[in-house]
Amino acid sequence: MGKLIEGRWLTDDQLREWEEKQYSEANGRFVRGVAKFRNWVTATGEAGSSGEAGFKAEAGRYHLFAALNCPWAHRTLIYRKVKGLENVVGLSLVAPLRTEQGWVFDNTEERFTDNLLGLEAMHQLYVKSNPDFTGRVTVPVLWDKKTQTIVSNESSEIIRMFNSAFNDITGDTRDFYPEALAKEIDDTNDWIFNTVNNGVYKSGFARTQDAYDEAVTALFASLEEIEARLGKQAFLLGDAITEADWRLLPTLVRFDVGYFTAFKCNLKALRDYPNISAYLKTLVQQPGVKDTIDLDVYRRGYNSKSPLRNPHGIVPVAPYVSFLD
Ligand SMILES: N[C@@H](CCC(=O)N[C@@H](CS)C(=O)NCC(=O)O)C(=O)O
Repeated sequence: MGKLIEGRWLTDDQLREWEEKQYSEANGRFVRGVAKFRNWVTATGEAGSSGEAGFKAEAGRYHLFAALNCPWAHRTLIYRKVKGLENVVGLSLVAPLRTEQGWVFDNTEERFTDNLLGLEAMHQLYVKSNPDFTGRVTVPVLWDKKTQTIVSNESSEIIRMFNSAFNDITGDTRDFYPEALAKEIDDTNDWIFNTVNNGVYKSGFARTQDAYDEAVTALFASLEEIEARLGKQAFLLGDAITEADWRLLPTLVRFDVGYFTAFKCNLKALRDYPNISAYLKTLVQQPGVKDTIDLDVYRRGYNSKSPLRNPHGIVPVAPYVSFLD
């Protein structure tokens, strides 16, 4: 994967010692880092709940950098569709496999080219924004063309911006984070993030049996809870789609083709849960959402060659999933 250290790209080999120390300090648990660019685009250009002011919502000013396989980036791709932002916020997609240079535009397909800045790798964008940047080079990134800086590299905040900041421009006032449900959405997001969205990674990246057991047990306990909840109501928080549903979708669509095999999340397949399966189908059928899903990319991506998890790079067959029918 590699990482930027004071603006210089270091490959995995150069980082190995640093990474082993992190794992050993956490007793073999996978610990996710925290995003570093935390500004907010707002309707008026005032500062949001963190970061600097000056990022006013304007058509054509912002550009999203994303990867099709990344579940966090997937949230932002969904919001760009369901909030009618396709003609307002531009998009560049990196190739869906990380290389020694991290995320790159490899031009293997027309869609994996950066037509905005002609970048070869995402780390170039981070250095453009901050020449001394130290940290992980992650997607998604929301880029400001006007100031040539990264507004945010935190998906949970980018989707909140997309939910409301551009409403005057698009005329789309659908609200997936209504004030009255904010607390409930935040609480739901918390346990779903910890045990499901990130739970699959905690299972797949665990380096001790205990760390894996702990993560996989919590993951399936949450899926059972979600299954029961969806037996009583259409969506996680009642009869309308909220942010909590959009945040769960990326993990669900990757489950049977990726996490089940590659991350050993295999107590049950997602298709063994009838309520979750029906719910997923409803979400996927919302206008535009299907276009953000690429099962083949997930299957090849999660099961790609990895010295630790899949040394021979054998990709399992595609299981049948019904939510795209
Ligand atoms: N906090 C970030 C996390 C994003 C993230 O971890 N993205 C992964 C891809 S799924 C990434 O780019 N990883 C690169 C790396 O860790 O070096 C968000 O939710 O936006």
